[in-house]
Amino acid sequence: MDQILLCLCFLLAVRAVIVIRRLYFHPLSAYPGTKLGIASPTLYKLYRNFKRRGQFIFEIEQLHQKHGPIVRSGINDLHINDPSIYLQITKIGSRFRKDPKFYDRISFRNTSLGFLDPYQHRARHSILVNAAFSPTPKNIQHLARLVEQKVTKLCDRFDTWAVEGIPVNIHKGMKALSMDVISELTMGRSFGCLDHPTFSNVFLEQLHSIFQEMTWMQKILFTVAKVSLSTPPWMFRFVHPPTMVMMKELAKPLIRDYVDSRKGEVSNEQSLQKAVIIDALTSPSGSKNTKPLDFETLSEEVVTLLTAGGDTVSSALIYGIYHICRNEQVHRKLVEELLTAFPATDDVSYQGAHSLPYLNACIKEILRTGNPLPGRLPRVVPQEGFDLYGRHIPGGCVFNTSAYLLNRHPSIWDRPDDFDPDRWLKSNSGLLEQYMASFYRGTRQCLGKDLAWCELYVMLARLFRQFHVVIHDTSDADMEWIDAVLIVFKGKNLKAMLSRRDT
Ligand code: HEM
Repeated sequence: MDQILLCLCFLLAVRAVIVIRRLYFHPLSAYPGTKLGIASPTLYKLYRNFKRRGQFIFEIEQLHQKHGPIVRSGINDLHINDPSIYLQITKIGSRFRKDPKFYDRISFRNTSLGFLDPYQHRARHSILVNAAFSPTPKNIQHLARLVEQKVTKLCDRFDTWAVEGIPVNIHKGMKALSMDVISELTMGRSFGCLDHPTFSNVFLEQLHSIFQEMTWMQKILFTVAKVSLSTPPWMFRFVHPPTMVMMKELAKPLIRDYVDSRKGEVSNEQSLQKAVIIDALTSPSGSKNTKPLDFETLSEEVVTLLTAGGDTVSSALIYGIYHICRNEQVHRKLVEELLTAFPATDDVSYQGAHSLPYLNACIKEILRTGNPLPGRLPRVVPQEGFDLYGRHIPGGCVFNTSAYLLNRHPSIWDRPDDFDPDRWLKSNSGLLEQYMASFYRGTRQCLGKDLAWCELYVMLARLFRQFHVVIHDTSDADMEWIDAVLIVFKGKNLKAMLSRRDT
């Protein structure tokens, strides 16, 4: 008994020394922060995830309000809320890298999102840009045609409900739209969510449950997921169904079908130009520096693109439609602009929409305040360290920044919490753009930025041109969100009553 007691005392003493060292003798100990988070990150994570799911970002916000721009958010982590430091971390040539502790939990390592190594990342990035995400006018036109076709399909379905006077589930409509766009772009055929009676699809449902559960089970779940990679699909269904791995398994037969259907076709430069993303990733001529992807890695990249491209734009659209409708003046100005630019609904096009100043201002404000990826994106300080306000921070520490905070930083944004598109029509608006953190900046900025803009232009222009839109049975409380890496709205789905405009 005495020996057990002695052992316990010894363990407690060791633990106490570790905690004291972390709190008072660590290179970051000068910074104020979450004491429990630093003393015992595991306990703190459990508390956060069970009791305060998706609320960490708001706790960090409060810490910044109390202590200023730098707070300690973990043993080795600082959270930084200073736009000028954000510009330094993300500048071209920056040696800050993604933090594996975080990215290995939310992505597959050998993908555009998950790569840590800049050379591997550059090689994959250039294949994907050439295949589908290049910002050239020709490629944007190609994306626009796809988006216009899907938006027309969605609005035709909305029209049926408008005529019958039935409320429309805007939330589900937007999720279906972005998923059909990105699935068709990635795999050569869409999931058909827009044709489904309730705009659904097994993929969308999985995605939703993944992000519902992402926070509290994150660590365990991804460990299980990794182990499950070597187990047959039927088995990990029992271990834990809603994982990225599950998504990958769902995507595999579709990818396999597509790859098989292309077998025998000669892959040459010409066919590559027309091909979807899978073709580019499996083509031997995709890049000089890379081999065609094996089937597992291909599936992981496809799932990454489906996830990154499916949920983000739709959340921005849902948030945006709600806020435009809630703000009478904004709503009126936008509709006036659209009615002038497009005398008939069928005139709405990407080409016409992207040059409209007020629509542009609305989209920028949606992206600024709506932040589909609101939370921390951790980067590792390079080996040589970093000079933070005159204090040396050793290499290996982690800097976190969050779009939710940067996009509302009072030194840059006047009345930051207001939804005010007019701020983008003032003479200094060009200056503001560099501080927008919604798509991140630098070499690891969003790959699908132009596609996202395209969907936002065409969907908002078409919806508000074709219909009178009145929010139905949805409140501000429904639109509150939690940070589950992507945002998850807390309440009921956004609904609206739509009625046709006269012309
Ligand atoms: C409004 C819509 C969108 C927003 C706000 C958004 C935001 C972001 C942000 C903040 C990042 C950086 C993430 C990080 O550093 O960990 C990112 C990366 C990425 N996004 Fe988006 N995104 C959007 C739409 C899309 C779309 C439509 C796609 C299409 C496939 C996409 C694909 C990606 C990919 C592949 C990455 C990883 C890029 C890399 O690390 O090089 N995103 N996005």
